[in-house]
Amino acid sequence: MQAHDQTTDPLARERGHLAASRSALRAMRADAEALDIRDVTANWVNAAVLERQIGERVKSLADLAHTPLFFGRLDYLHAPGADQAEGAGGEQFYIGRRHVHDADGDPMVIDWRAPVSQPFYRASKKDPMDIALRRRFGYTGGDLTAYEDEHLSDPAEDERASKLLQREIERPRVGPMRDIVATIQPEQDEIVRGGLSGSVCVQGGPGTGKTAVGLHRVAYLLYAHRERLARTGTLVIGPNASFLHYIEQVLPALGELEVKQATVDDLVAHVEVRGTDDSAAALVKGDARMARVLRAAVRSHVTLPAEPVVVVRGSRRWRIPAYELEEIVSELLARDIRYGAARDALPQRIAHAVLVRMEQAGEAPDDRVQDAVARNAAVKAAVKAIWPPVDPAKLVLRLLSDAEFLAAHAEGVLSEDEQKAILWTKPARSVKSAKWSAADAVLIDEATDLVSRTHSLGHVVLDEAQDLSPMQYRAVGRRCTTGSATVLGDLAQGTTPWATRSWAEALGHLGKADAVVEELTAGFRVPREVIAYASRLLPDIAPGLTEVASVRESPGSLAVRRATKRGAPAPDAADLDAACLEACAESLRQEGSIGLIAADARIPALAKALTAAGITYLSPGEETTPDTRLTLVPASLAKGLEYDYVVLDEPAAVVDGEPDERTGLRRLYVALTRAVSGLIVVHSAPLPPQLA
Ligand SMILES: Nc1ncnc2c1ncn2[C@@H]1O[C@H](COP(=O)(O)OP(=O)(O)OP(=O)(O)O)[C@@H](O)[C@H]1O
Repeated sequence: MQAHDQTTDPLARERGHLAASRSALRAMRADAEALDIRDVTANWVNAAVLERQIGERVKSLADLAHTPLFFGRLDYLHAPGADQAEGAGGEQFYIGRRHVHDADGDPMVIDWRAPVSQPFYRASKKDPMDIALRRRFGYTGGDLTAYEDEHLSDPAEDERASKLLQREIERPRVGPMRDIVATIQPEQDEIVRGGLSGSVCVQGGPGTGKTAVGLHRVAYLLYAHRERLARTGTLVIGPNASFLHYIEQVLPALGELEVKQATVDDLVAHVEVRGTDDSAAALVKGDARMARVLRAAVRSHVTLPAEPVVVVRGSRRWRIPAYELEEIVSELLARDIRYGAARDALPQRIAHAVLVRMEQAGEAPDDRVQDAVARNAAVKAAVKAIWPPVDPAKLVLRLLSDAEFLAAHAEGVLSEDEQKAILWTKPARSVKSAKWSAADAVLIDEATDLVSRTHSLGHVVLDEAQDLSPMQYRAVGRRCTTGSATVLGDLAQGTTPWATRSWAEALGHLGKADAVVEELTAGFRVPREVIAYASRLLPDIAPGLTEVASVRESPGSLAVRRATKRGAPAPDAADLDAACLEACAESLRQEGSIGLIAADARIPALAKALTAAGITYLSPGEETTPDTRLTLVPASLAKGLEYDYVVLDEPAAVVDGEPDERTGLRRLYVALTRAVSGLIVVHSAPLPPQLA
């Protein structure tokens, strides 16, 4: 390798800074590892907590060989104010994934989330934000090999597209999703750095970076509000386990190890789900009106008292007449607190009424007497009769099994047909033996919350939100009542019968009607030709939505092939399989991951064909390796995922796999928009007219 002169060659100087930063990071790690906690901790609990914290700090200080320590540099015209710099004096800053300082505590790398880093993402020629120079670094493997400068405050320099940015976007995808911290775009950054107090909803077409933005937003919020969120917690919600697996590396790569991830089904797993609903039943069960039915059913357990309560203490009897008990109960009902909280409050209310009588009789009872009265057997018995405990699962079981009970609470809320649709044909005998569906579990969750308040987190990110039912939105909403939410979705990709029609409505169900709706329209995944082809479906699946403007040219990225033997009038199934295999083999000659996407019903046949041809393949969520780069993807699991090359099998079958045409076309739209570099569509049946 040619020796670089550290003083005159800028690249050599930057490499010098990289080497120095790395050794500073090593020193920080060594310091953390060497911390002796024996003297500072008073007991073993403190020691265990501290040890865990130190362990995490050591982990977060790991120098990952393939993630560059810094990716940018900002030279300010003037030293930024103290509020901006957060202790980082000076005018030149290296921007990276984490903060690194030298032995004197002077910063060598600034965290990308610090205020002083913000111009790296937002500054432009139009608004240079006091930046003289923005430098982006290019890496090959772990080596710093290139840089690119923008003199933002120099009027003579033209604005031009960044080649490094282009290169980053076009890098082949292998393995799980990675962070985009070096190339967050200004409109994305505005969402990432939005305040913690407000909720935001992002509508964006395929590949506009919604998932990436949501994950970086969590990382940002954890940085800016570390203490508060450490206490209250953060959660990322995704559509299924394979999707969560695909995104699970991003936050750890950004140094955030504590964020929980779950599907909506995980959140409401009060019972074992073993059953399914037909779509008529699922539609009603997911409708927000079910919340009213459940509320009425829960509250119906309260019986207004007909008998007085008589408390005997020593030689005296204290009598609270029925009408006074009724006043107490009515007041509790009107206060609209949780059923369980009111039940807990009732004994004290009755005891209070007894105490008032004692005082009127000249006694001077204190709090202990009130507590004792509240625990008195007569009071307990009255509470049990008036306000009995409610088991949420048993309540839902009864609603779905007992037509009369359902009718009593759904009267005027659900039509007779709707009630019939959700009643079980074979009533279940117990919570354990019932064949609960996913929608039932959500109902139980709603009932659980009516009985006692659900714990609220500090921030929730909800991805692929467009597929949630109103009742599911409510379930997510009660997990952030005192926190905020980031809702990500695309109305055109909604494939459930209850898919979101408008964000305003969905945000209402979530309890975040005041959330700001933002739109992302620049596409970072799908090449221009491919997105244009897929967008032909938009007028039918989501009229009025803006077509994604791809930043990726990739000419020749789309091929549409009819599977047919030369000379044969019409192709058969074997031809289709053969054409798919050929397209897969062709894609495998390229670098990167390959997804063979097909209607769910076609998966077994294709699996067999792949095996017969000796091509190994993975299921969604399994990590690609250099040896096995092909994933066989059922269309129903394709959402949110991406592959460098996609082979799409028989579009007509994808459409036919859904109960109605619009949902079918939406499923097809999802499948058509998974490719980063190339898409080959293979068909034997005629294509949907929009694509023909
Ligand atoms: N600013 C960026 N710089 C580099 N890559 C980006 C940027 N924004 C997004 N990407 C990349 O584009 C791809 C698509 O991003 P992402 O999956 O977040 O999109 P999405 O809007 O959630 O898509 P979908 O609607 O299909 O789920 C990912 O590979 C992501 O890393």
